[in-house]
Formats: sequence, structure tokens, C-alpha cells
Amino acid sequence: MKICCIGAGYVGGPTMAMIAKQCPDIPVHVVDLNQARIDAWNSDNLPIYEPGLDEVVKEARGRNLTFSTNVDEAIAEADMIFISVNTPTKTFGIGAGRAANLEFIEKCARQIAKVSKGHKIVVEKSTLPVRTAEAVKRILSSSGNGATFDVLSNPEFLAEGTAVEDLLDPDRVLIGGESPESIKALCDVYAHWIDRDRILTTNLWSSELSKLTANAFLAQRVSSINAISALCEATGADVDEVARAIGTDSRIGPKFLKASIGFGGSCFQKDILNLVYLCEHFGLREVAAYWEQVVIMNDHQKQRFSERIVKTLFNTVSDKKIAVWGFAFKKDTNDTRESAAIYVCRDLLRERARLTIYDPQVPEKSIRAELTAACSDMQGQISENDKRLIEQNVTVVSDCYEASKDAHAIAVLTEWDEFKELDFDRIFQAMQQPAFVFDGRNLLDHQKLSKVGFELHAIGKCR
Ligand SMILES: NC(=O)C1=CN([C@@H]2O[C@H](COP(=O)(O)OP(=O)(O)OC[C@H]3O[C@@H](n4cnc5c(N)ncnc54)[C@H](O)[C@@H]3O)[C@@H](O)[C@H]2O)C=CC1
Ligand SMILES: O=C(O)[C@H]1O[C@H](OP(=O)(O)OP(=O)(O)OC[C@H]2O[C@@H](n3ccc(=O)[nH]c3=O)[C@H](O)[C@@H]2O)[C@H](O)[C@@H](O)[C@@H]1O
Repeated sequence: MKICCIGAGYVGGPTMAMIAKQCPDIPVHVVDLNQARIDAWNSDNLPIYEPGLDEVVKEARGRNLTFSTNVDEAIAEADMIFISVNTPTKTFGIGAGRAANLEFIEKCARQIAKVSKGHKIVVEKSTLPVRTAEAVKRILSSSGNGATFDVLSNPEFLAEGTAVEDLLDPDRVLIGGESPESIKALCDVYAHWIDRDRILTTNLWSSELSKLTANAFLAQRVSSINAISALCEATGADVDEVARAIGTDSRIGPKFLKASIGFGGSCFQKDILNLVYLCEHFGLREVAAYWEQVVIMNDHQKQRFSERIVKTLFNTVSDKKIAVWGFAFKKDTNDTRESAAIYVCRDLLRERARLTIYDPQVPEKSIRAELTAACSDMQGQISENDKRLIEQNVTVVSDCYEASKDAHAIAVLTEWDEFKELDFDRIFQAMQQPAFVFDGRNLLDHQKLSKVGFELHAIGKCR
């Protein structure tokens, strides 16, 4: 058995590294068109930051784990080909802003069809609209060179920041397919380290749809608690207390009830919009509207937070310095895709605030690129005004102390653990007075900070 994976991103890289680590008998070849990304996978400086990933890669790389740009060669040699390319929201044409852009999936299928000989198992690892396998199968079956294919759906449930733990000890592995032999072949790979009773098998369509549904349910919980956070702020209830009170009900459970400035990441919004688009396609308007509300609530939460900052700072942040702590969409990742921080920063910039941004893992060029994209229209055009604001009003610094010096306010946008350990007396002394903290993650010790002298504003807490 030889494995190839097309796409060396946040999913392809860690997932294949784990398979290679746990299955020393299986050669795993990860390929990507992006030479810089492949070079990074082959270096000591991996392209993604994930706790524990360096060790996993080091153990397997050079033994049975290879990274390269030789897509054709890797496909030709493999018995099992994972497709793990990006499936972003379409930004053009029919379904723009909602449907998944399946261009990269289709290109992979065509490439596989062109290069393959003999029999191959093709595994959808990317998150896809239900019934994509139908299109993949049709493309593969027109290969014309006598090759035969089975298509499986094997969606990935890892979360960034905990990818290694999630891959090592997943709640479940899901495999959808038609051919018992192909399903068994993939089960055998995972069974190297995962109990068989945690490997679920379904039909293809259930598997594809379960992935979208899981993300929709998770995002819905975040939007639900965030909706309640607004009511808490208006009434004097405390959202963390409410979350604890409802989370102890075993039917509700305690996870994914942390109120925040809104969910980010490359997938929740994309996958819900994809679900919405699918529902509309099948004429299920009410169902589409129900799920779309999760995204609408999330946008509202981000906007509410930046508005609260402006209102609290005497209705103007123009020329005020605001220290932004954290830019990644959650802690323990360098990923900024759809991070709520982008939109909060954009809104504050448009109010002419001066932002000093610090994130332990996100480089300056990613911060500037994300802000530029968020200020641009779908064609990538940005106004001169926004461009100037990003150039002149954004400074990226190397720690929280530097970010907060002379600042009027601190906005905590990512829940990095290191933010809890700082010398808050020192920070307070160096700030403009009154010194405000807007804790968008309810991360800090609010009582302690109030004693130091800060004026604290937190999510779902009334002052
Ligand atoms: N990021 C995450 O935590 C999770 C993502 N997913 C899903 O997994 C899929 C991949 O996501 P990410 O890894 O985050 O994306 P990514 O953007 O980090 O990586 C995708 C990679 O595929 C490469 N690629 C695209 N077309 C290619 C082609 N024709 N040949 C070779 N390489 C090609 C790109 O250059 C890129 O490096 C998406 O469908 C996503 O929804 C699922 C679970 C978790
Ligand atoms: O398909 C995917 O891409 C993945 O999406 C999520 O994983 P991820 O986006 O990496 O991270 P999460 O831990 O789910 O957090 C998503 C966002 O929700 C926010 N969040 C999460 C939980 C919570 O209680 N409150 C909250 O605001 C986080 O800060 C973050 O911005 C899912 O958890 C994974 O199972 C799934 O595989």
C-alpha cells in the first residue's frame, strides 16, 4: 500500500504526517503545487504552527514521509490518493459568496484521471458539498486509459491548535463509500492506532453531509452563546455563569460554550454558507435561512465588539492608540483566515484608530495582507483611504508591553495563554489614563485587573 496526498496545507500536512508516523510500513507522499510550502515542510521551519507537530514530522520525514511538488509521479505510484486541497467560498459567478469553489477538486480529479494506471482508491479529505463524489466519479471514469477507481469520503474533524491530539485520539473517523474492499483498505490504515469501534462507516452522501453538519452545529453553539452574551450585557447576567449553568446539563454539555468576539477560521463560515447554498439549490428556503442566521449572528458579534470599543472610548477612537493582543483566529495556531480580529481591526481602522498589533505566531506580512483583503471588494480593489490607513495606522510589534505603551485601550482578540501571565501593573503605568481593557475572549483575571486600576469591558458581562 502506498499513499499520496494532494494538498500540503493545514489538513494534508498534519494528517499525512500522523498516518506516516503511525504506519511505518506505508510510504506517504504529500504533494502540492506551492513550492515554498513544500520547501517549508522539508525544513526545520514548518509552514504551519501546531503544538507537537514538529516531533511527528521529524519522526517520519525521510523514513516513510515525503513532501514534493512531483504531483504526477506521486499519483502514478500510489494505491490510495487523498485529495486535501482547499475548497474556499466562491468569489465570482453563480453562487458567489456562498457556494464552494470546487475548481481545485476538479483539477485534482482530472490530474488523477490523466496520470493513473491500474486501480486506485481516491479519498475525499477536503470538506465538500454533498454529492461531490458523483462529479469526481464521473471525471475519473472518463480517464480513457483503462484505470479504475473507487471514491471514498473521509472528512477530517481536527481543530487547529489541537491537530496532533485530535489526529492521535479522534472522537471518530468517518468513512463513506460503496465498495467494501476500499472501505476496508482505508479502515486498515486508521486501525494502526485507532480502535475499530471509533471508525464509522456510512454511505458516501451521509459522510459528505455529516462534515458540513458537524461544523454547522459547532458554529451554531458559538453563535447561540454569543447571542446570549448580548442579552447578558443588557441585563446583568454573566455569560460565563450562564454557560456553566447550562453546560452542566448533560444533554447540553460544557464544550463550545465560550462567548467570544465571534468564530473565525477558514471553515465554519465557508461550510455554513455552503450548506445554505445547497439548501437553496434544493428549494429549502426556510432551512437555508435558519442556518444563515448563524453567520449573521457571528458578523453581528464582531461588529458589536468594535462598536462597544468606540462608544466606551467617549464615542471616538480617531487618533487613539489601541493595543491589539492577538490576531490568529484562536490560540496555538498561526492561521488568520477569517479571524474575527481582522474585522474588529478593520472597523477600528475605519474609525481612524492607530493600532499596535501583537501576536506570538502571526507575522506582520500576514496581518497586513488580511487587513488589505478585508478592506478590498470581491475584485480585490481597495480604496486609497483604506490603503493609507493600513500603511500608516497599523504597527506590528513584538510583545504586549510594546503594544500597550501609551495606548488608550487594550483589545484582547485571541486567547493566547501568555496574555494571562503579564505584569499588569507595568502595563497600566505605561498606558494613557483612564486605561481601558476590552477582553474579547474573557481570558484575563478581571478582578485583579480592576484592582490594578483598569476599566474592564468583557463579553457578556455588564459593567
Ligand atoms: N484547516 C482545517 O483545520 C480543516 C480544513 N478542512 C478542509 O480541508 C480542506 C483543506 O483545507 P486546508 O488544509 O486548511 O487548506 P490549505 O489552503 O491550507 O491547503 C490546501 C493546499 O492545496 C494545494 N493545492 C490546491 N490545488 C492543488 C492541486 N491541483 N495540486 C496540488 N496542490 C494543490 C494548495 O497549494 C494548498 O497548499 C478544505 O476543504 C477544508 O475545508 C477540514 C478540517 C479541518
Ligand atoms: O472543518 C474544520 O476546519 C474544523 O473546524 C473547526 O476547527 P477550527 O476552526 O480549527 O477551530 P475551533 O476550535 O472549532 O474554533 C473555531 C472558532 O470558534 C471559536 N470558538 C470556539 C469555541 C467556543 O466555545 N467559542 C468560540 O468562540 C474559536 O475561537 C475559533 O475562532 C472544528 O472544531 C473542527 O472539528 C473542524 O474539523
